[in-house]
Amino acid sequence: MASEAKRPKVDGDSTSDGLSEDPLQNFLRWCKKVGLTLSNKAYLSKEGTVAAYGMLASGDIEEGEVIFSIPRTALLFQSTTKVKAVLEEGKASLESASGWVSLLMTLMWEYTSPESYWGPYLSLWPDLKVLDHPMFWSEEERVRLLQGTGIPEAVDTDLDNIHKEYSDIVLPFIRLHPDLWDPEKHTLELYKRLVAFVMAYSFQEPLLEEDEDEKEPNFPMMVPLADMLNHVSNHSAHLEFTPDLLKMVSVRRIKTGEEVFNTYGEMANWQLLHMYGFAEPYPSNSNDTADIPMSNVYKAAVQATQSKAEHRLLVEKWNLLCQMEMVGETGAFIFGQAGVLTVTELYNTLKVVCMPAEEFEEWKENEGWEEVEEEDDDEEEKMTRALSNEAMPQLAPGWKQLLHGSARFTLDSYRGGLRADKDLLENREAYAQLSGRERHALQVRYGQKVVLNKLLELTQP
Ligand SMILES: C[S@@+](CC[C@H](N)C(=O)[O-])C[C@H]1O[C@@H](n2cnc3c(N)ncnc32)[C@H](O)[C@@H]1O
Repeated sequence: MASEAKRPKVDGDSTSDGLSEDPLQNFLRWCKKVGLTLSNKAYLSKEGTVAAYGMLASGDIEEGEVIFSIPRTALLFQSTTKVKAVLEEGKASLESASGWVSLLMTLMWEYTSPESYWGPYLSLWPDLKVLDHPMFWSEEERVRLLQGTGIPEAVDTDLDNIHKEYSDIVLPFIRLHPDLWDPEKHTLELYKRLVAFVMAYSFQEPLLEEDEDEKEPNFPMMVPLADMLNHVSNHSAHLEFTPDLLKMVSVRRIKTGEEVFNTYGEMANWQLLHMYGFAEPYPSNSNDTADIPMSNVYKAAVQATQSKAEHRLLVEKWNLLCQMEMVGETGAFIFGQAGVLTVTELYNTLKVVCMPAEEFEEWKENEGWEEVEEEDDDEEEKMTRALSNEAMPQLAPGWKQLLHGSARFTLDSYRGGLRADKDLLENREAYAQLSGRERHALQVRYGQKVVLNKLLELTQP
């Protein structure tokens, strides 16, 4: 697993030996000092967990119990670091599309500074060199193992943004402050590693409903202890934010000896692999999805046209859907285990693409896009029901044909590279011979194939 190497070996029990050179004990002492409180029914361990450090229950934990709490003063981000004044002063020049630069400058300084207040916390971090997100795989491996999953494209975008952010924002800022940062030490490579680390270890405070309109940027931050918990979709705890502190609260009963699992969000396996470097083994991820690129729906629609006039009409319809931002060049329709998740987009796309020419003319004249925007809850519910797996076989033949063709195009794009079939997944010997990367890729691809094959079956002409 990504976080295995370089961490010193420690016994499972956090109260075992108390040696001052033991990073876990140092960290736990630091936690006490900064006001972090941990229930005596839970402890950190590397044994009995799914990946490196994790938290285990040493007593039965009831639903709704606070397992630990962290005062806001112990969070690490741009407003709590020693270099906060410099970051505050240069705030405008550190703005970026990702909104992550200030936190990354904070981490570059704290991570390489022997005097960091967060030292005992930082010493528990994994060696950044062993992070194994797909962004560190070779391009050839990404294409061979992950083609069709959406990950290679997401990684290409990340790498472009990281390079640009580093050269346009970070490096000029470093050069302005040679007393704090050094381009020889705070390199692009370190920056990239820290981006991957922030992806996998940071937290973002959920916006309150009343703040949603204010467009206040919502920055990631580092939350000691909370970031030691592993994730599964069937999680047993979650992080709650209050004005003074953050609390890890159990969401169901956790029995003695069980690992306490946090949730990183409702994450499909491809998102887990992209952001965290792992995937849940099939079929345990109830949040798993498969994406059908919108361009594949267009391709399937083109394939179904039977004359030049039909093709021209389709182009006009698609352009209009693009203008309405119902579809986009890089967008995707998302399918979960019970049906489509991007209901409004898919419903309206199928409706418009399959409309006869006269109806389309009328729809345009009635400014169909306004109609779409004004859709009420009832309508939304109707669409959701119409596109659920149960209703799929009853769809109009044109809609079914379009969905069928789109799923087929998507499955075709998976060809080549790693086999993603049940035999490989269930054959212990063959599975054991795969590398960690191949296993993760297999879990992602197989889960997606199941969803797409189901869609093919349900839309069988
Ligand atoms: C927030 S950290 C959790 C602490 C981590 N186990 C450690 O020791 O540093 C997130 C990382 O833990 C690992 N992880 C979390 N949940 C996992 C799971 N269910 N299976 C495998 N690895 C997992 C992944 O490497 C992920 O990037």
